[in-house]
Amino acid sequence: KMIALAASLLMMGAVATAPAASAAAPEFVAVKKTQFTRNGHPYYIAGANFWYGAYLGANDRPRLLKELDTMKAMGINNLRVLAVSEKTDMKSAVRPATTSAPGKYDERLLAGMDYLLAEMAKRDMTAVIYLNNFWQWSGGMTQYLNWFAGTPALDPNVTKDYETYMRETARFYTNEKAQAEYRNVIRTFINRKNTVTGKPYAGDPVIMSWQLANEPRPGNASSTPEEKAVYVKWIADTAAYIRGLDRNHLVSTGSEGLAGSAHDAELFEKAHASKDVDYLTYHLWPKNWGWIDSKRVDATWNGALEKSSHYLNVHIDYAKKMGKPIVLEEFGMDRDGASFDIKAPTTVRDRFYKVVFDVVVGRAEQGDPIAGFNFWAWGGAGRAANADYWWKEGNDLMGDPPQEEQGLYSVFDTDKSTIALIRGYADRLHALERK
Ligand SMILES: O=C1NC[C@H](CO)[C@@H](O)[C@@H]1O
Repeated sequence: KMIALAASLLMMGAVATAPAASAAAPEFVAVKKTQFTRNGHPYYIAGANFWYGAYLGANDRPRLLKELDTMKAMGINNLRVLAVSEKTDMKSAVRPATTSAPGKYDERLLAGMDYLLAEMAKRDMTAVIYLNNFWQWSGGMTQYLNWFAGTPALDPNVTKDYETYMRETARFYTNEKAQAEYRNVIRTFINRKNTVTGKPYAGDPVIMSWQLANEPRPGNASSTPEEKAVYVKWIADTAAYIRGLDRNHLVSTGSEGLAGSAHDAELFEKAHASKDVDYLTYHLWPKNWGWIDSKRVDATWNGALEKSSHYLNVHIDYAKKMGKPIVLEEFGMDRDGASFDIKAPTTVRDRFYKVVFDVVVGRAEQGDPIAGFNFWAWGGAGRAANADYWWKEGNDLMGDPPQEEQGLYSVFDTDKSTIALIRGYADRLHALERK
């Protein structure tokens, strides 16, 4: 009888629906049309790349707290961090690694992520966590193939052959044993309970998005239609797998945009069409892509500016067409004269950052689907230890991973002009959240 009565009350609409989430507990970042929302407001990303955040959470907590406070003071509200690294023989990879062998995870480094997330939550920051790496500096997909296909982990810093590296690394997507271990890592993270806060990761709003990998590519620039189809399927299957484990958090790919999609716009759109991919990502690297020569800025700046402006805008137009938000989650420029020296000026970097921010923040203010940025990358108090600027185990970690000179793209805590630039534009994005 009670059931019948309840049903009739429900039918009559007399029963109140569940109360809205309380304002006190932060809500999960969600997507509403082409915007992020959080706590009932639009949400914008004024973010940093901080790949080594969990490493500091395990090995240098005093420095971590200082870095988080400095970034918070700059208006940074989001950090893009590496989840795991894989043990490898490759010289240019970070050590120690989280995964020493398939299924063997270093609990201390996993607890480093717990601490990082706990401290980020205290500062009302959110995390984008990437679960693998197309590149070699954390072991990544090439190391999975070394484990399961027996092929050598190819370090492009040694082979100097990126085309072969990219074509071979894309075999990861179809190697069943590698995919099984990758899903073990995904499940280990998503089902983990934070040992600092006691919160299950899957129920913690400090996490904004699970990201399939850092810069996953379909292969190299001459990827075949078959390789492109494999890539699209891997994204859709993995995103669906994550969604099946965790319906609270967003899912993203970590794509660079066209540069990471064999310059094939149709591929970029297909790769992000899955209903389980909640927003688009893109990255902008004028120096890496040969658009600017840092030793001949006068001769190459205009060409780089033209290409960068187009790249910045065309991806926002793709997002508009696809009806999903997009985040520029990586961009960077080296120090003047291609110097790695922390004392070198950052005139060109600051000029480039301003170009990026004027497009990203300007179009966000116009209501376009660009949801913000993460600059690459926060170096903070980290300092290069060696005269040749290469990283060795035990040296400070900083924005530049071990495959690059320590000081290449890092923004240090002494880079006052760049920090001021970031803070000014972060404030403009946060002003949009109050609407
Ligand atoms: O994800 C990345 N994108 C570009 C960075 C700087 O070259 C690089 O360090 C990293 O692999």
